[in-house]
Amino acid sequence: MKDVTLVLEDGTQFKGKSFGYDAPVAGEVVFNTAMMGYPESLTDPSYAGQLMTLTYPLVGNYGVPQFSFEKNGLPTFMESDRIYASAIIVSDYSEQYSHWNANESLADWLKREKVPGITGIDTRQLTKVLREHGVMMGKILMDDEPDNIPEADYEGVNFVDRVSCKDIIRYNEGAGRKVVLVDCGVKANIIRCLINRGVEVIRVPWNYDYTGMEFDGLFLANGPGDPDMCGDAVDIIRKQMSVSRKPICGICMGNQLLAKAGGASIYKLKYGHRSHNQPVREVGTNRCYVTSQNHGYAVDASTLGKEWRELFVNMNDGSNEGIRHQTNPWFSSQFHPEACSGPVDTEFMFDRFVEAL
Ligand SMILES: NC(=O)CC[C@H](N)C(=O)O
Repeated sequence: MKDVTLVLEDGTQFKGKSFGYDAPVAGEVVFNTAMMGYPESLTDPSYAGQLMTLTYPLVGNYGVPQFSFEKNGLPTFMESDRIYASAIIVSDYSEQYSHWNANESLADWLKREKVPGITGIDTRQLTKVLREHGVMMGKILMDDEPDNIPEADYEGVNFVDRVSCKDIIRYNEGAGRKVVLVDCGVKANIIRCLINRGVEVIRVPWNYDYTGMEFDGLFLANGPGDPDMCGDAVDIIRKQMSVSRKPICGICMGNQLLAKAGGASIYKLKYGHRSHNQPVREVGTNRCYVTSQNHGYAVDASTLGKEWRELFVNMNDGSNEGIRHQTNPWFSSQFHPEACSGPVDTEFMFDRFVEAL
């Protein structure tokens, strides 16, 4: 294991060891406080451009499942076709692994996909630094290659364009009601949740103009980076809302794009929400849900258009967790009702959408 140094934008340094692919890398350093789910998180396209820190100390002990694909092209156990996070930062990588579904070690997978992974980092201390300062850019440097300094940007980069599909992909063809799914970097479980409810899914690129297509409902997926980079998608949603009352549902980036189409603005959270236990209350009720989340930006609820209302709020910091239109069946969540990984308490969001079709 080679010696590495993690250097944050403010100069803070952490010494560690490389257990994945041996290469320097730069990106936005974020932290996730979930206790498991590294295969799903690493393959979640919303982590593109980010160095993912896990606060739970023991990582790797249940290995990695097989990277196989279903007949419809969706991965059986992962959330996309490859690792999208730029690196993983852990405290105590476990070389030993054991799980009924394990196929290889996390280290072997990272090496095969050429993704750095570092261990021996006090990830809880690192998280305290990020909570105090806010998320920062950072670099993982190989100590034996002092002149090999990687460069990367995060803000101002259109990551959605990099990860979205380039052509239309259809699932469950002929199933009946048709849902257009705007792929900003969609997690496979969103597609699985729709397919399981018996609808046909037409997955389109993030900037595709679907308004002339024949369909019954619109679904806006999750995706990486700054939603303000996705002006084309917002214009098309606005166009769709001006011609039809068809149901619209969004998740995470989808919540942000729907809010923008409704006139709201977005801001960057100090250190984001990335975990399996974000408490969310449904507005107008005392009902709370435990939710899975992965986002760095949020909707400024005070800027919502007059026809829009908050649907969910975060019980930790009061930030927006979803919106709804007052009269049309248009609603979205900032959290991930498809979970994967995380609690499945809010899967009813898919039921509400499919019932509205
Ligand atoms: N998972 C997502 O869709 C994330 C949305 C957006 N990239 C954010 O960080 O807020």
